[in-house]
Amino acid sequence: MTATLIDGKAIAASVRRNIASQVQTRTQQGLRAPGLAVILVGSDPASQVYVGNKRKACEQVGFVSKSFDLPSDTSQPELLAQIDALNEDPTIDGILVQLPLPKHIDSATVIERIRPDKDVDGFHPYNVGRLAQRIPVLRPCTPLGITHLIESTGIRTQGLHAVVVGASNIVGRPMTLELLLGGCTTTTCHRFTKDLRHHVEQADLLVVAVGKPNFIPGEWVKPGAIVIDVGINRLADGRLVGDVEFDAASERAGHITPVPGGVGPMTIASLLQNTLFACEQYHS
Ligand SMILES: Nc1nc(=O)c2c([nH]1)NC[C@@H]1CN(c3ccc(C(=O)N[C@@H](CCC(=O)O)C(=O)O)cc3)C=[N+]21
Repeated sequence: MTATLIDGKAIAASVRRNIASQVQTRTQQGLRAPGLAVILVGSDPASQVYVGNKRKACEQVGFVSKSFDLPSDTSQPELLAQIDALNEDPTIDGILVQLPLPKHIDSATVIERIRPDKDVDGFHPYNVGRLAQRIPVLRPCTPLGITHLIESTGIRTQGLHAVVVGASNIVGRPMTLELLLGGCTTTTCHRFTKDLRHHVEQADLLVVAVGKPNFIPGEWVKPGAIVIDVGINRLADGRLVGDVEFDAASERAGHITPVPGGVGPMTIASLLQNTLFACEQYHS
């Protein structure tokens, strides 16, 4: 069996076209374009690339994007003051603080300072709580993007056994909440899980977000499963690989996401969707 590829790049491009046309409709009606503020503290090269991609995507769909590049020695009170100013700025619908933050800054405090109606990452406890209670509003971008990728296969998720490997606040946990919302029976695996292989082998739907190259052997994949690989790992030779052994997994899976070109581009598309949502539902 050879898996069908889930083309995240193409699906994300179609989401972006749809957003661009909605923005055009707004501006033709004399309404302002959605505004996103992206804050980067420090100069981690990977973060600079991601932030650059987010800013580019914003401009492509006609959003107003405001960039704040703060030095790595920015104090926590200074960062909070910047967030307060953006919370009050009526031209800003979304505030994104790129993670990870330098060690002297407490990310939970920073996330909680963003007004929930501008939290387009969906990380504020208010937004996570809304998702947990099945009344979602702004949803974490990577799990939201993955939900759209799964929908694109046309497979109904109700009753499937979904296994999420990784339990981070930004991917694993909210992913499990999305899958519960979709009617899956869910298992969340993490660093203390015993017999990971046993759980993975049960998965009709497998989402892996651990950040270790080729962490999941292809032979663990259940025949016909949907496999979503969130990992983006750069090898010594410069190649990008996911957390799943792609070639071997493709022999068994029914559908699989590639790396690159899978989950990553959808994460950015979801950020744009959330920003448009905040603009139209909260600030218009
Ligand atoms: N507050 C916050 N929100 C985030 O959403 C957030 C964050 N912090 N910190 C870092 C992670 C990472 N992330 C990615 C987004 C897009 C790609 C992406 O587009 N990847 C492409 C290209 C990969 C490459 O060439 O490096 C792909 O997979 O095809 C990857 C990773 C968002 N994150």
